[in-house]
Amino acid sequence: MSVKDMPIPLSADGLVPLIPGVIFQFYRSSSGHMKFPYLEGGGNALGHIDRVQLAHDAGGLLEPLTGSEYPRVMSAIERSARWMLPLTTRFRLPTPNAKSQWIAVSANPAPASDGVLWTGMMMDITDQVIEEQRLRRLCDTDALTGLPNRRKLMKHLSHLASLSARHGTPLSIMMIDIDHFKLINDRWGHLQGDEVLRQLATKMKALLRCEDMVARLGGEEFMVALPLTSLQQCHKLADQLRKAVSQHDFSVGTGEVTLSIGVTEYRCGEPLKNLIERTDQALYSAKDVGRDCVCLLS
Ligand SMILES: Nc1nc2c(ncn2[C@@H]2O[C@H](COP(=O)(O)OP(=O)(O)OP(=O)(O)O)[C@@H](O)[C@H]2O)c(=O)[nH]1
Repeated sequence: MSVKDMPIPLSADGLVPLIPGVIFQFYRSSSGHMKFPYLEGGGNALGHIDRVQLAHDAGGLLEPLTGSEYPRVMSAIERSARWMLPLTTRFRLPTPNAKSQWIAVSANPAPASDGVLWTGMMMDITDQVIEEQRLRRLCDTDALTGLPNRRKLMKHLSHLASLSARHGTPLSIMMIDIDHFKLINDRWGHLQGDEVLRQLATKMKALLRCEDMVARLGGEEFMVALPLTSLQQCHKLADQLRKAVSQHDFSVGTGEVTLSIGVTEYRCGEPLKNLIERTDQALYSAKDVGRDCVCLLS
């Protein structure tokens, strides 16, 4: 059918059921009661929600929100009402088939009798959110080992450092470098070198606690962020890790893969750049004193 042959709806009412989303009016009274006096449209958004019920009480849409979704949406509504600013948010809506649906909301508030009335639209953006999550995972992951990469580690470390500064809890880091990795590549080939990196990543994750983040910084260099861990504890753990690796056969012969490890503890308020530089120095000291050892910088 060509565009000119398509039936033209006579009014906006005819168009509404055809749009891939819902348009709505949402009302909140000064006592806090919420409802959708108008809610129409097509697409997947709110497909499983009883729209007739929503006309009397918005609970059918808001109450199923779980975790941090409910307070986040409620505070977006509150902010919009207080400052008469557009309401723009997204939320994850559980569905009966155990999958979640992501809904984007955009609405303009206006004062109404004894409350606020928003007029806007909601759309199902689940596919878009899944794609965003996939891209974020790709951006944060080292493709060879599947470990978090430098970017992800630095974000995480900055979060851990602020928690450590706020609560006065210890935070330590290890910088780990494989000794003479070039020789392993030269002797066994680059693909086997890759396999060593993969196996080492698995081994380190198995030996450390799940709250410790092991990341690949690049090449044969790794870093571990250990929250709630003092310098002495971290030193002990690093030495256990070093020993376990030196006694393991990574398919290139036992004792062929050894690690040099530098260890430091975060000083409250210190810029992360300093912390990394100090850990780097500790690692260089470990290389200097002969490799296959742990050096700490207090
Ligand atoms: N197989 C493999 N090798 C890599 C990868 N990234 C870096 N390398 C190699 O790692 C080697 C690192 O060599 P160097 O920086 O000289 O360090 P090293 O031989 O480990 O010596 P020290 O660190 O001084 O003990 C180089 O040969 C790089 O080509 C990778 O993804 N896979």
